Amino acid sequence: MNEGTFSSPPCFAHELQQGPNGYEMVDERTATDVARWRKAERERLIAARLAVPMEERIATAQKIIEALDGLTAAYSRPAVALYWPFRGEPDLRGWMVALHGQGARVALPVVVAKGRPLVFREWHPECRMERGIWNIPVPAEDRRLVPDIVVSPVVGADRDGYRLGYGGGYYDRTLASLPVRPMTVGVGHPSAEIDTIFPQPHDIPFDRMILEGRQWERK
Ligand SMILES: Nc1nc2c(c(=O)[nH]1)N(C=O)[C@@H](CNc1ccc(C(=O)N[C@@H](CCC(=O)O)C(=O)O)cc1)CN2
Ligand SMILES: Nc1ncnc2c1ncn2[C@@H]1O[C@H](COP(=O)(O)OP(=O)(O)OP(=O)(O)O)[C@@H](O)[C@H]1O
Repeated sequence: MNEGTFSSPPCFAHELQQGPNGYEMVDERTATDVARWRKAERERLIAARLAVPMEERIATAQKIIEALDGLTAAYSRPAVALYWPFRGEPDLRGWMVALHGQGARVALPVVVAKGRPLVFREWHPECRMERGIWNIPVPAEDRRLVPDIVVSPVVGADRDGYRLGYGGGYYDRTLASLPVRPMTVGVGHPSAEIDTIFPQPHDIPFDRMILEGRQWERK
């Protein structure tokens, strides 16, 4: 046998990753560059959001609520996953109460383990809460539901519907694991709009983004 030659072509299977569109090539260096860029971009975007005065944040949340009202009106008693706001995310808790009052089921995301999909625990206005990951309050009782609509806070959002979050990959993993894809809505301050998140095979685009008055559907 010739030294330095191989009996078969080199195998690139290690560079393949299964994503929502099947197997795709992943270049390790590009993946590392994107991860680094995202880390810096998250820090920049979160700092920009925290610098927004409280009155402006309240006005933003109000506009988001108006848009969400329009979307949920098409559903009869939907199961809606929302979130308990922190780090300058739009506060939609007043709307959660109103939605519950209209007969919708409301749920909050819970991290059960790192690297696992989120679960959604049913929430109601008087429900007992406990502290979850990052001390974010979650319903104490583990009554799970499968959402028809997922409303998720964005750190960044691009015009193709891709969402940048806190870097845990939780929403992508969760959407990939659900048997039926819910309607997905990203919400945030207008400062969250970016040109691209440099989508990777695991990134799942959202159906709609609502950044205050600025709204778009996935292209
Ligand atoms: N209000 C609210 N609740 C939410 C979310 C959210 O975005 N907003 N989540 C949406 O997902 C989940 C929590 N998300 C998390 C995302 C990342 C990490 C985390 O540990 N991040 C690492 C950095 C990861 C990395 O860069 O590799 C860290 O900070 O050390 C924790 C929780 C569930 N609850
Ligand atoms: N379906 C998946 N299966 C396995 N790993 C995944 C999946 N989705 C995301 N990840 C991993 O999670 C990590 C973080 O992903 P990403 O940068 O997209 O997070 P994010 O969307 O900003 O976070 P979050 O959804 O928690 O707010 C990446 O290393 C990615 O490989």
